[in-house]
Amino acid sequence: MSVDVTPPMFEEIGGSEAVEEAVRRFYERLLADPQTAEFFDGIDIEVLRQHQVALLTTVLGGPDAYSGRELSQAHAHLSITSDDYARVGAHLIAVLVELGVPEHVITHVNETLTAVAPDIITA
Ligand code: HEM
Repeated sequence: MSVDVTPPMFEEIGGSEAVEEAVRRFYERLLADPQTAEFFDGIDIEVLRQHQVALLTTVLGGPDAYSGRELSQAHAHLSITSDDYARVGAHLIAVLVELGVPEHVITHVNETLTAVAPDIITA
Protein backbone atom coordinates (compact mmCIF):
# COMPACT_ATOMS: atom_id res chain seq x y z
CA MET A 1 0.00 0.00 0.00
CA SER A 2 1.32 3.43 -0.77
CA VAL A 3 0.13 6.51 1.04
CA ASP A 4 0.62 9.97 -0.39
CA VAL A 5 1.98 12.09 2.45
CA THR A 6 3.02 15.03 0.28
CA PRO A 7 1.74 18.24 1.94
CA PRO A 8 -0.20 20.68 -0.21
CA MET A 9 2.04 23.18 -1.96
CA PHE A 10 0.29 25.85 0.08
CA GLU A 11 1.83 24.50 3.29
CA GLU A 12 5.13 23.66 1.64
CA ILE A 13 5.78 27.30 0.77
CA GLY A 14 4.83 28.64 4.22
CA GLY A 15 1.02 28.90 4.26
CA SER A 16 -1.00 32.09 4.32
CA GLU A 17 1.88 34.26 5.49
CA ALA A 18 3.92 33.34 2.42
CA VAL A 19 0.98 33.73 0.05
CA GLU A 20 0.10 37.13 1.50
CA GLU A 21 3.69 38.29 1.13
CA ALA A 22 3.81 37.02 -2.47
CA VAL A 23 0.58 38.83 -3.36
CA ARG A 24 1.73 42.03 -1.64
CA ARG A 25 4.93 42.03 -3.72
CA PHE A 26 2.98 41.07 -6.85
CA TYR A 27 0.74 44.17 -6.72
CA GLU A 28 3.70 46.35 -5.74
CA ARG A 29 5.28 45.29 -9.03
CA LEU A 30 2.10 45.68 -11.10
CA LEU A 31 1.59 49.22 -9.80
CA ALA A 32 5.24 50.14 -10.40
CA ASP A 33 5.25 48.86 -14.00
CA PRO A 34 4.01 51.41 -16.57
CA GLN A 35 2.66 48.61 -18.79
CA THR A 36 0.34 47.30 -16.09
CA ALA A 37 -0.25 50.17 -13.60
CA GLU A 38 -3.01 51.90 -15.61
CA PHE A 39 -5.26 48.86 -15.54
CA PHE A 40 -5.57 49.36 -11.80
CA ASP A 41 -6.59 53.03 -11.83
CA GLY A 42 -9.59 53.46 -9.56
CA ILE A 43 -9.49 49.83 -8.38
CA ASP A 44 -9.57 49.00 -4.65
CA ILE A 45 -6.24 47.18 -4.45
CA GLU A 46 -6.92 45.93 -0.92
CA VAL A 47 -10.01 44.01 -2.08
CA LEU A 48 -8.15 42.75 -5.13
CA ARG A 49 -5.27 41.59 -2.96
CA GLN A 50 -7.66 39.60 -0.74
CA HIS A 51 -9.24 37.92 -3.77
CA GLN A 52 -5.85 37.10 -5.18
CA VAL A 53 -4.64 35.63 -1.86
CA ALA A 54 -7.74 33.42 -1.76
CA LEU A 55 -7.31 32.34 -5.37
CA LEU A 56 -3.60 31.56 -5.08
CA THR A 57 -4.27 29.67 -1.85
CA THR A 58 -6.78 27.49 -3.71
CA VAL A 59 -4.45 27.01 -6.69
CA LEU A 60 -1.78 25.75 -4.27
CA GLY A 61 -4.11 23.27 -2.59
CA GLY A 62 -4.87 25.31 0.54
CA PRO A 63 -8.34 26.05 1.94
CA ASP A 64 -10.77 27.11 -0.77
CA ALA A 65 -12.04 30.54 0.23
CA TYR A 66 -12.20 32.29 -3.13
CA SER A 67 -15.38 34.37 -3.36
CA GLY A 68 -14.49 36.70 -6.23
CA ARG A 69 -16.02 36.72 -9.69
CA GLU A 70 -15.21 34.23 -12.43
CA LEU A 71 -11.92 35.32 -14.00
CA SER A 72 -13.59 35.85 -17.39
CA GLN A 73 -16.17 38.15 -15.83
CA ALA A 74 -13.65 40.13 -13.76
CA HIS A 75 -11.45 40.86 -16.79
CA ALA A 76 -13.94 41.14 -19.64
CA HIS A 77 -13.92 44.96 -19.78
CA LEU A 78 -10.14 45.38 -19.60
CA SER A 79 -8.99 44.55 -23.19
CA ILE A 80 -5.98 42.62 -21.92
CA THR A 81 -3.53 41.55 -24.66
CA SER A 82 -1.40 38.43 -24.56
CA ASP A 83 1.58 40.74 -24.05
CA ASP A 84 -0.04 42.33 -20.96
CA TYR A 85 -0.85 38.85 -19.72
CA ALA A 86 2.71 37.63 -20.18
CA ARG A 87 3.95 40.68 -18.31
CA VAL A 88 1.66 40.07 -15.33
CA GLY A 89 2.54 36.37 -15.31
CA ALA A 90 6.25 37.23 -15.36
CA HIS A 91 5.81 39.48 -12.31
CA LEU A 92 4.04 36.71 -10.43
CA ILE A 93 6.72 34.16 -11.26
CA ALA A 94 9.50 36.64 -10.41
CA VAL A 95 7.99 37.14 -6.96
CA LEU A 96 7.78 33.40 -6.35
CA VAL A 97 11.41 32.98 -7.40
CA GLU A 98 12.39 35.91 -5.14
CA LEU A 99 10.69 34.16 -2.21
CA GLY A 100 12.52 30.89 -2.86
CA VAL A 101 9.41 28.93 -3.85
CA PRO A 102 10.42 25.44 -5.09
CA GLU A 103 10.62 24.75 -8.81
CA HIS A 104 7.75 22.24 -8.92
CA VAL A 105 5.38 24.81 -7.35
CA ILE A 106 6.45 27.38 -9.93
CA THR A 107 5.79 24.84 -12.67
CA HIS A 108 2.30 24.29 -11.27
CA VAL A 109 1.60 28.05 -11.16
CA ASN A 110 2.90 28.40 -14.73
CA GLU A 111 0.59 25.62 -15.89
CA THR A 112 -2.33 27.34 -14.17
CA LEU A 113 -1.43 30.63 -15.86
CA THR A 114 -1.49 28.88 -19.22
CA ALA A 115 -4.82 27.21 -18.42
CA VAL A 116 -6.65 30.41 -17.43
CA ALA A 117 -5.12 32.65 -20.12
CA PRO A 118 -8.12 32.32 -22.51
CA ASP A 119 -10.44 33.60 -19.74
CA ILE A 120 -8.41 36.77 -19.29
CA ILE A 121 -6.95 37.72 -22.69
CA THR A 122 -9.63 39.53 -24.68
CA ALA A 123 -7.65 41.81 -27.00
C1 HEM B 1 -2.33 36.26 -14.61
C2 HEM B 1 -3.51 35.78 -14.29
C3 HEM B 1 -4.51 36.58 -13.52
C4 HEM B 1 -5.19 36.18 -12.45
C5 HEM B 1 -5.10 34.81 -11.78
C6 HEM B 1 -6.03 37.29 -12.03
C7 HEM B 1 -6.88 37.27 -10.95
C8 HEM B 1 -7.77 38.26 -10.63
C9 HEM B 1 -8.74 38.19 -9.58
C10 HEM B 1 -8.90 37.01 -8.62
C11 HEM B 1 -9.45 39.33 -9.61
C12 HEM B 1 -10.59 39.72 -8.65
C13 HEM B 1 -11.92 39.30 -9.18
C14 HEM B 1 -13.02 39.94 -8.36
O1 HEM B 1 -12.77 40.96 -7.72
O2 HEM B 1 -14.15 39.44 -8.35
C15 HEM B 1 -8.91 40.16 -10.67
C16 HEM B 1 -9.34 41.40 -11.01
C17 HEM B 1 -8.64 42.27 -11.81
N1 HEM B 1 -7.57 41.95 -12.59
FE1 HEM B 1 -6.73 40.16 -12.75
N2 HEM B 1 -5.83 38.35 -12.87
C18 HEM B 1 -4.90 37.96 -13.80
C19 HEM B 1 -4.42 38.72 -14.83
C20 HEM B 1 -4.65 40.06 -14.98
C21 HEM B 1 -4.02 40.91 -15.98
C22 HEM B 1 -3.07 40.39 -17.06
C23 HEM B 1 -4.46 42.17 -15.75
C24 HEM B 1 -4.12 43.45 -16.44
C25 HEM B 1 -3.06 43.62 -17.20
C26 HEM B 1 -5.41 42.12 -14.64
C27 HEM B 1 -6.10 43.19 -14.12
C28 HEM B 1 -7.13 43.09 -13.23
C29 HEM B 1 -7.97 44.21 -12.82
C30 HEM B 1 -7.83 45.66 -13.27
C31 HEM B 1 -8.92 43.70 -11.94
C32 HEM B 1 -10.04 44.46 -11.25
C33 HEM B 1 -11.27 44.49 -12.14
C34 HEM B 1 -12.39 45.27 -11.51
O3 HEM B 1 -12.61 45.15 -10.28
O4 HEM B 1 -13.07 45.98 -12.24
N3 HEM B 1 -5.49 40.82 -14.20
N4 HEM B 1 -7.89 39.47 -11.27
